[in-house]
Amino acid sequence: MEVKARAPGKIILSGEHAVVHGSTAVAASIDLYTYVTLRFPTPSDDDDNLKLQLKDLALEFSWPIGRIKEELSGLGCPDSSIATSCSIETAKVLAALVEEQNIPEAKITLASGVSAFLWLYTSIQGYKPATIVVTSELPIGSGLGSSAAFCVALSAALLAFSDLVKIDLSHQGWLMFAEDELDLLNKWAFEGEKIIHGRPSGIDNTVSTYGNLIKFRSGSLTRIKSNLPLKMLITNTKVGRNTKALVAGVSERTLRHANAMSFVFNAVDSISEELASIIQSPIGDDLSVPQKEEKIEELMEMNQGLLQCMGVSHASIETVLRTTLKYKLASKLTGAGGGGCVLTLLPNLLSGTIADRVTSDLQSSGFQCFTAGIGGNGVEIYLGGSS
Ligand SMILES: Nc1ncnc2c1ncn2[C@@H]1O[C@H](COP(=O)(O)OP(=O)(O)O)[C@@H](O)[C@H]1O
Ligand SMILES: C[C@@](O)(CCOP(=O)(O)O)CC(=O)O
Ligand SMILES: [Mg+2]
Repeated sequence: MEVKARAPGKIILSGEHAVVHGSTAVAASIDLYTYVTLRFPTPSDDDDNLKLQLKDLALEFSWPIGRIKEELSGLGCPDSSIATSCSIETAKVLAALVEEQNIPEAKITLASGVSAFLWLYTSIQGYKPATIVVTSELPIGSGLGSSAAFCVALSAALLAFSDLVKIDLSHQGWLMFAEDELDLLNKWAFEGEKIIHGRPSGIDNTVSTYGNLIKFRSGSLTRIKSNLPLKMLITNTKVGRNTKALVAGVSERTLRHANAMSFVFNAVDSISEELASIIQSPIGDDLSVPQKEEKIEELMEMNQGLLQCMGVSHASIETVLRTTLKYKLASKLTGAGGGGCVLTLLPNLLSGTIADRVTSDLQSSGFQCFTAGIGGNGVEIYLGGSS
């Protein structure tokens, strides 16, 4: 018995960080995925372990399932039909189970991801031995939502083999969940994100679950339809950072300067609302595509300025901004900042030569550039065989 799930990463067009404090943000899925395969052993395998293989990272973790049960079963019995938060007590037990696996120091940030895995697995599947294999096209810790894609793909694979979802076993190819199933899956993925991020807004798991383009505020989403073909250059500064620490830093600044920061968050809210309305405005209205793009560029620059106010820019991000400005192109960071990825709008009429020149200029500074399809499907599963 085997199921494979894939969940997309995301870009945030406007509103990261401020969305944690109640402002509106706009995000889109991208066609780079995290894949999770779940397989239960057959009796002849004679395997009583829960195994997690992180293929890209060449890491494998394994626990005798009886040991996990021994440690966790005294702490309550989670109900997979209701996404439940991991208690502080349980988090400590999970952290100890992860610590035993001796993750190499250089990869220690993965520990929170492995804890999230243990929480989601035991909450949804209980104490069954299984092998879970993870691969990803997303750079980890770069602002493209790898943590959320991991939690969403994992929740999808786990729920696919539960009584909570109905799956058409005769279906060929990638398969979507029903709307109410997606709602439960998204809630579970959010619980995983909480273990990794500390205080996530929920935007990343939501866009990875439902796909497309969304406007998100205080936990609720509005699907939006873009009438503007958006092309973004994504530049990975390759400067590593950790979302949890950056989100905590913004919260600390908010405690120190509550009044000033509330104006910053309100300004971001207005920027996101305006951005969403431009993207959705009908083709052939008062503004031409280039005029709309100019407005979007200005909003991106304003949002970037406010992200600097929040203290989440970085010297490498500033280098990308200066480089793209030489070509009159606007950029902003995406995700938590502090390094990671930067978005640059590539206007529809931009010549291929300029796009090539800005790309090679960025690459000569050691950055990695790529484009990705924006606004595709959210999480999907594939049953049986390879895909
Ligand atoms: N494929 C994966 N396997 C295991 N853990 C992962 C994977 N992808 C992400 N994670 C977890 O998410 C963390 C990175 O999340 P985060 O700092 O939010 O950055 P981002 O979501 O922008 O990539 C990793 O340190 C790890 O704990
Ligand atoms: C900074 C934030 O707005 C987005 C974080 O995205 P990422 O983990 O850097 O991909 C946090 C959140 O909304 O939960
Ligand atoms: Mg993340």
